[in-house]
This record gives sequence, C-alpha cells and structure tokens, in this order.
Amino acid sequence: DSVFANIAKAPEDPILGVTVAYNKDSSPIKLNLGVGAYRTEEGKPLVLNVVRRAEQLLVNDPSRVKEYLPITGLADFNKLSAKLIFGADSPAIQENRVATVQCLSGTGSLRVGAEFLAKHYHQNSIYIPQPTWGNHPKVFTMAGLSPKYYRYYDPETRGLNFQGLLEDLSSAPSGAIVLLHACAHNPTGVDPTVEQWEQIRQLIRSKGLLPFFDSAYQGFASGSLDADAQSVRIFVADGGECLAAQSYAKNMGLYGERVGALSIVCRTADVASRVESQLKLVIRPMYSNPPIHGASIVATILKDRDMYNEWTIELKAMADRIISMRQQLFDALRDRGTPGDWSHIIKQIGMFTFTGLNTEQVAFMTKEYHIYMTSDGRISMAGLSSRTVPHLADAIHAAVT
Ligand SMILES: Cc1[nH+]cc(COP(=O)(O)O)c(CN[C@@H](CCC(=O)O)C(=O)O)c1O
Repeated sequence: DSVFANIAKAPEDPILGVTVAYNKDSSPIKLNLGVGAYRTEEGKPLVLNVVRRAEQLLVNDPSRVKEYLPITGLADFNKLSAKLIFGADSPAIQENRVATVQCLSGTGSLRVGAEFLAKHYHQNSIYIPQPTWGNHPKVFTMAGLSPKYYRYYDPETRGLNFQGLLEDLSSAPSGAIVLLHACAHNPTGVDPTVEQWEQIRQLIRSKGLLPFFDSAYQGFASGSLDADAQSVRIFVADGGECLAAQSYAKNMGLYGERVGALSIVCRTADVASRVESQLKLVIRPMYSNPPIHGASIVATILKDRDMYNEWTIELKAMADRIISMRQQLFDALRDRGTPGDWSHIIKQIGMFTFTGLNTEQVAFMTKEYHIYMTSDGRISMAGLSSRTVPHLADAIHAAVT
C-alpha cells in the first residue's frame, strides 16, 4: 500500500478554513466575515485603480523581462519599502543601517526574520501578544524560536491590558524577542496609545529586549500611512535595533501576489551589510529569490508622486468604509436594543472587530444565519456592506438574547 498510508488528515486552518466552509454553503444569504480581505460595498474583492495603472505601465514596457531577481529581491522595492515604514527622513536609512530583503508577503517576512534570529540571535524566546494572529506561533515554532505569551487584551474592558503587558515584558529574560503589531492589532483591534507606546519602548530598551514589528495594515488603521507607522518610528528614532515585517496584501490589495519585505535596523552600516549577507543564506535554500510582478507594481507606485498620492486616496477610502461599517453595525444593534455594551465596535480600529461572542454563539450564527467568522468571535468589518449589516445585527441579536 501507499508509503503515505498512515498520514493523518490535518484540520483546516482556523482562519483560511472559514472561507473553505463558506464556499461550501449554498445559502443565498451567506456572509463571509472570516478572512481579513477587503470587500467593496457590493461585496466584491477590490483591485485598486492605481494598481491597474501600474500593471498597464509594466505590460506596455518593452524593456521588461522575466529574469531572476537577486536573492534579496527588487532593489527599488526594498529601498522604497524601508522609506514607507521608517519615513523618508529616517536617520537609520540615511546612515545605511537598514538591511531590507523582499519576502513572500507578511508571512514570508516573519518567517525569514524568525529563521535568521534562530540562527544568529542568542535568545530564542519570542514574546507574542495574547491573543495574536493565529499563524504567529506556528511561523515562529517552525523557524526554531520558542513562543511565549504576554498579556495584551482585557476581556472585561475589551481594551488593552496595559499593566499585564508591562508586567509580562518586565519579567521576560533580558534579550528576549518581542513581537509587536505595528497597528490594527489582529484579532482585537486594540492598539496602545502614543503615550503607552513610549512606555513600551522605554521598557523594551531598558531590558535590552529585541522588538520585532509585524506591520500588515499600515494605512489601514487610521487611513494615514505615517500615523500607522509611528510605533515603529519611535523605536528607530532612539537608535536601537529592531526588525520589521511588511505586507502589501491589504493596504495595496496585493493578497495573492505575495509582496512583502523584512527590514533589520542595525547599529552600523557595516553590521547591516553583514546581516544582509546572512539573510541571503536563509533565503537561498528556502525559495531562492522572490516573485517579480507584485514587487514591480509596488515599486512603480511608490516611486511616482502622482501614483503614490492616488494610492493614499484609495487607501483612505478603504479605511473610511470600514469605519462606516463599524458605526452602522453599532447603530443597528442599538436600534434592536441588543443586550450588552457594543461600544467596542466603534472604539476598535483596523480591519477586525473582536466582538466578545463565544464559540457557541459563533456556531449558532453560522448554523442559523450563515455568518462565517473565526471561532474566537472576530469579524472582518471589510466583509460587511450597508446591505448586509442588518443581517449580521439580526444574527448577533439572536445569539445574545
Ligand atoms: C498581523 C498579521 N500579520 C501577517 C499577516 C500575513 O499576511 P500576508 O501578507 O498575506 O502573508 C496577517 C494576515 N492575516 C489575515 C489574512 C488571512 C491570513 O490569516 O493569512 C487574517 O488574519 O485574516 C496578519 O493579520
């Protein structure tokens, strides 16, 4: 019989598996609020106009070829990505202290960074928020790091457990790695305030912890690319080291192009160049070099003033639509007199609302109302439209009364 006869059937992914279940449902009123992917008011995926314009330029450019990229990826893309997150005036960039490599979107950037740290960094504990994106612990474990949790979300207040966060990071061993969501925390939608970020920075620097930022939603939380990068920039401004993983999946709608970058901010240009040389040894045996198309789209947009401005306008429109969905859902529950305090729906930011609904209530909403969402009660606001808000509000109302 087959050499794979005793392979066990693996469970579906807690997030991506929701779409699998949604696709199997034939109900005309089904609603997919699982995967964090933007949908328009008509419920359709969105390809940004500026992305289509960039693709047209690329297609019509006779000089474009399909040669291998270097192991580190498209050089223009790397420089422009570092500028986007650290700021055009970043001293770290001006002093050549940043090693940036193009990776396979956010996940690939996190994985390459984790593999690099497992091989070259003296500590393999990585402190991740409780809760966090479901794939984080798996990415870090597979890379050889050992995930630990730090308190982050307070179910009582549905806000940040700031004291718990400070206590857990204070008791972490000095030198431990700390994963930080740059903005729009997934799944809670709860971010530290500017003042709290400064306290986190002081604690991390005083204990010599190593910050590893995951920036998957820059521009999506507030609609401003600069505002959403402030947490990263206060760390870089103090001259210390940090890692930052970037994704263009959401803010440029390039989900399936798998476009991202890992940057490692070092103390000197010499260290940065040695770090980059070692990153190449991680990447080469993993996937050798990254895909050319998505990175070319991003570079085309970021290097052109008009296209960059058009992108910021489309990005703000996406962020604003999500914010209006928050208000409409909150109003719909208030109009129904749904029991409970639902103000967290309009306080939280980014793509997701952490509703506080438990697994039984989620299962009920899927069974009776064909609402698809992750079992931890997270809903992707981007999957909602004015047309479908009443259906979701009916489902939540029924689930809690
Ligand atoms: C915090 C975070 N970090 C990294 C990623 C990776 O994204 P990518 O650039 O595509 O590799 C995601 C996507 N998470 C949403 C998309 C689906 C997924 O889980 O993946 C989500 O949580 O729905 C995140 O939410």
